[in-house]
Amino acid sequence: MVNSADLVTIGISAGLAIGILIASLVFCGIRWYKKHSHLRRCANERCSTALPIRTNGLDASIDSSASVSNSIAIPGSEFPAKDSHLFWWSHRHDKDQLASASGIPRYSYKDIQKATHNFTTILGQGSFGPVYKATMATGGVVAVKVLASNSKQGEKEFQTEVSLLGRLHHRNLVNLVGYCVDKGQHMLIYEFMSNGSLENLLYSEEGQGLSWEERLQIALDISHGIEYLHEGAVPPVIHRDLKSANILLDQSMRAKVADFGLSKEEVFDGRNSGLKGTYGYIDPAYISSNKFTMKSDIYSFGVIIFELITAIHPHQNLMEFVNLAAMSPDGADEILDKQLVGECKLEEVRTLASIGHKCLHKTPRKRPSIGEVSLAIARIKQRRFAKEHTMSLADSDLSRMVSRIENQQVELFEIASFKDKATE
Ligand SMILES: Nc1ncnc2c1ncn2[C@@H]1O[C@H](COP(=O)(O)OP(=O)(O)OP(=O)(O)O)[C@@H](O)[C@H]1O
Repeated sequence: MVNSADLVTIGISAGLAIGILIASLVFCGIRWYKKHSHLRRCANERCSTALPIRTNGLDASIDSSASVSNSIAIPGSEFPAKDSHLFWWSHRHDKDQLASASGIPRYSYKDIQKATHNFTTILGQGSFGPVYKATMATGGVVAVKVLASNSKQGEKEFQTEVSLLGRLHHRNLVNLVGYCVDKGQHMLIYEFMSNGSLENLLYSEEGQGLSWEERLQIALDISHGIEYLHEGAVPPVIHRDLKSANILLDQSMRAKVADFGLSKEEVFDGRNSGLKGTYGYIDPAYISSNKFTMKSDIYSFGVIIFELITAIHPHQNLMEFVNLAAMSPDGADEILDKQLVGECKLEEVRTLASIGHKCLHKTPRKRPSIGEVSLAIARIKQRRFAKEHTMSLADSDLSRMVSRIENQQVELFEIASFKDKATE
């Protein structure tokens, strides 16, 4: 028989068990609710920061949902591949680092100071300030552009570039992988381009001398980078300062366009003109109209095309050589870089030069669009491939014929020796 004391004990135990069960259900419910509402909030925030980027069928690696998926790929980058900057971001998250509105990770001054061995690894000096090579804690190698602290212009450009670059990624653009605003300093962190600038490769003593194939590929890479800016990005981006110093090359000698989103106050031309861009590359139509359009970028690209053909810097009267070349259909042969003489097909040089001349047309609207330029350069490569293919086909036909004749000769020889034996 169960006495009343036992009943009370059972009642209390059962009550306690039920109470514990209810409490844990309530606790789990609250946790579940909090977690889901946090995820919903994050998703909403991410949606609102992801701008639409039209890819136009271009070979762009941008993902408009990049900040959601954390999977932006920067092909050909020397930056750890799978992860890009967001890999760092996830690793630094616990350190209370902030991502900008565009999802670009932000680093502290201390991080950069360490990565650049206290700013001793200088790569060069640009008009915005020095650029340093940096090895980050994760092992990724990057280039850090420190904006001069006395530059008011730099501050504005900094804001422009961080928000713009967060949305622009392409294999032929030097991608922004981070930034730093700390201790009164502004820094932009880019993927590292180990082969330096096209200007350096074309004109400096240590430049190893680019082959024609490399130059053609570089021209195509640049045009694809600009094509993405002009025709892939929404809204379209005009570079405004295309020049060989702003074309950087990675470890595989693939070219990428740098410094887009940065603008300059004035050009050094002996007077304070208020024009933006770099002397030698500026569209003359822009100088007279003060209107900068995509066709002004096309003009600057035309100048770069002739730099690739001639290895003559625009500051060394390149345009005089270009005008000389324009006088006859084979005029480009006369201005060809000496290093390339006998090392390339003149027909290809002439075709590239004629594309360059079209880009330099004095009437902007008569210049081709960047899409047309890309197609025309790609065709030079396709034609060569088609020719090589037909030649190798012809070669294999010939070798098949030769081996057939050789076989027939062997057979005839055997018949003859058989006959000889029979008559003996
Ligand atoms: N991502 C990078 N990887 C490797 N080197 C770089 C990178 N960015 C810039 N550099 C190097 O740093 C130097 C300065 O570059 P920066 O872009 O600041 O100036 P610039 O383009 O030469 O001149 P300007 O600022 O007048 O356009 C150059 O020698 C350039 O090759």
